[in-house]
Amino acid sequence: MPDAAMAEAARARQGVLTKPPGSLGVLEDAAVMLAGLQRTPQPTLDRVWISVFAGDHGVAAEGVSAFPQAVTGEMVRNFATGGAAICVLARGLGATLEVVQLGTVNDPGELPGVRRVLIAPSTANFCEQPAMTAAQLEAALQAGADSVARAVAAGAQAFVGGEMGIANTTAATALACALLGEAPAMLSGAGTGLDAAGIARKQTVVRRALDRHAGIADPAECLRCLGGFEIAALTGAYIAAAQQELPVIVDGFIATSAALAAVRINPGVRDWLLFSHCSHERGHRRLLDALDARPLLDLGMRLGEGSGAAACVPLLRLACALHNGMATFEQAGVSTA
Ligand SMILES: Cc1cc2ncn([C@H]3O[C@H](COP(=O)(O)O)[C@@H](O)[C@H]3O)c2cc1C
Ligand SMILES: O=C(O)c1cccnc1
Repeated sequence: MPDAAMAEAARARQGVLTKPPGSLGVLEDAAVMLAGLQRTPQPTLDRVWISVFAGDHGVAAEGVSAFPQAVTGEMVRNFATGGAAICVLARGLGATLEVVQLGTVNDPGELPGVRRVLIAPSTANFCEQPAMTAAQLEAALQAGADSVARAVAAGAQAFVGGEMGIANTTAATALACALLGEAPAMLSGAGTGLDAAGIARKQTVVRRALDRHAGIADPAECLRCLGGFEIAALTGAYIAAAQQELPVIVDGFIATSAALAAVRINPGVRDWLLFSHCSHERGHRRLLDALDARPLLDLGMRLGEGSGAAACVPLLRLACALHNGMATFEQAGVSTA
C-alpha cells in the first residue's frame, strides 16, 4: 500500500501553496500521488528507468498489421543504435534505457544494450492455439520482474515499460476483450495504420480468437492464451514494481492491456500505476475507464515503445518541482481567501 499519511500531508501542503487550492489541477494530484508512493514529502523523478520488451506474434500471419513482421527485429537493431523514438526520449530525459529481446522471427543477433531473454521466435497464432505455453508465460512474466529488479538496484524512482511487437495491438485487443467481456468492434483500432477494411479483418481475427478461447475467467490464463511475450513481460514488471514499491508510468493501449491483466491478477497493483496518456488507438479510453484511470496527456500519440510514458516525465518532474519549490501563503506573506 502507498503511504496514505504522506499523501494526505502532501495534499495539505498543496492547499497552502501560493495559488488557489486545486488550481494546478492534475499536476497537484500527480505530486500527491508520488509523495504517497515514494513515501516522502518531497517527491522527485530524477532517475527514470525504461525497459522496452520486444517479441513477435503468431497472429501476424492473419494480416492484422500495416507493417511486416520483420520490423520487430529490425526495430530491436534500431533501439540498439539509438535511432528509435524511445531512444531519443530516453536521452532527452537522462533516463536509463534497456531493451529486452524476448524473441523475434527476424533475429538481429547480439547487440550492445540489448538483453537477450529468448523465449521463442514468436508466440503461436492464438486463432488456432494458446499464444504461449505455461512455461513461456512464466518466462515472460519473470523477464519483466527481472527488469524491475535491475531498476530497483539502480535506484530508479519510476519504471516505464515499453513494447515492440508487430501485431501486438491485435493481441492487446483480444486480451482486453476477454478481460472486459467487450465486443471486438468496440476495441479494435488501426494500430500502425490499417484502413477500414484492415480494421474489419482485425475484428474478425479477434472474434475467432475469443471463440477459440471462450469461457476463460482466470486473467493469467487470458494472458497466456491471447497475450504476447512483451505484453506478459509488462504484466510481470507491473506486478513486481508494485511489490517492490516502485511507481509505474503506464504507456499506451498495449501497456494498458498489460496493466489491466496485472490488476486483475493482483488488484493491489493499481495503486502503483500512473497513467501517462490516452493513445489515439480506438480502445484505449475504454481500457483506461475500466481501470478508473485519468491519464495526464492526450497528444494523439499511437506509437508504443513507452513513448507516451516518457513524454509525460517532464510534466511529472514539473509537478514535483512545483510541489517542493513553491512558497506557502505564510512564507510569502500572501493573503489567503
Ligand atoms: C517502424 C515501427 C516502429 C514502432 N514502434 C512501435 N510500434 C508499435 O506498432 C506495433 C503495433 O501495431 P500493429 O498491431 O498495427 O502491428 C508495435 O510494435 C508497437 O509497439 C512500431 C511500429 C512500427 C511499424
Ligand atoms: O497506444 C499504443 O501503445 C499503440 C498504438 C498503436 C500502435 N502501437 C502502439
